[in-house]
Amino acid sequence: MKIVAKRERERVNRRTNTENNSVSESIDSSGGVTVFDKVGVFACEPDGSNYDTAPNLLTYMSTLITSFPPLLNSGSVNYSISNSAFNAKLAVTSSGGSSYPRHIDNPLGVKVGDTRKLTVIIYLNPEWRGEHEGNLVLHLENEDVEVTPESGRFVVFWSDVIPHSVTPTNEDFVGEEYDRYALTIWLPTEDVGKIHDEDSKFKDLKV
Ligand SMILES: O=C(O)CCC(=O)C(=O)O
Ligand SMILES: [Fe+2]
Repeated sequence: MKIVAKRERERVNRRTNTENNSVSESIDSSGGVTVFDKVGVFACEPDGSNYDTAPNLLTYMSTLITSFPPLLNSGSVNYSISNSAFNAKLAVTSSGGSSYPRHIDNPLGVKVGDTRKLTVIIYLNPEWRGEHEGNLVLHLENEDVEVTPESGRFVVFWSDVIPHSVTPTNEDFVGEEYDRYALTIWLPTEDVGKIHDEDSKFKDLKV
C-alpha cells in the first residue's frame, strides 16, 4: 500500500503539476497583508481526472471529504464544517532546503470570501527519515509543536487561527527521492461567524 501511494503521488504530480514557486498571503499582528514566496514548492490540485492514475489517492480523498465533516459536527461544538466547497492541494516541497515561512492559511476570512475553517494534511513520504527534516511546526499558545511528515500521518488544525511553518528540508539530501509530499484538504464552514471567532481561545495567536 505504501508503494502504491508513492507511485500514485508521483503520477499525480507528474501529470498535473504546473505551479512552481507558489505564493501565499500572510497577515501580521496589525492586520497588514504580505505575500510570501514558497520557493521550491510545486503544487497541483488533484481531482476526479486523476482517478485513472491514482485511484487509491482519489478514493482516500473522497472518503475523507464525505466522512470527516459529519464526524466533526457531531462534537460538543458544531463548527458547521462542510464538504461543499472544499479544495485540495498536493504539494511537493523540493529537497535541498525548501521551506514554508510562518503563516495562517486563511488570514482574511469572509471579507475576501474565504470560508476555509479546517486544514487537513496527510503526508505521503514512505521513506521519510528524521534527518530529512522539513517538519511542520504548529505555533500554539504556549509552545511550538513539531510534526514529522511521515507517511500516513494526518494533521488537522484551524485554518483561520493557527500559525504554522515548515522547517527547511535538509540541504544534505538532494534529489527527487527526497522530495516531501503533502496532500492538504481545506474544509469550509457554513457558519461564517465561526471564522476568526472572538471567543476562540486561539484568537490572539499571530502570524
Ligand atoms: O506541508 C505542510 O506541512 C504544510 C503546508 C502548508 O502550510 C500549506 O500548504 O499552507
Ligand atoms: Fe499552511
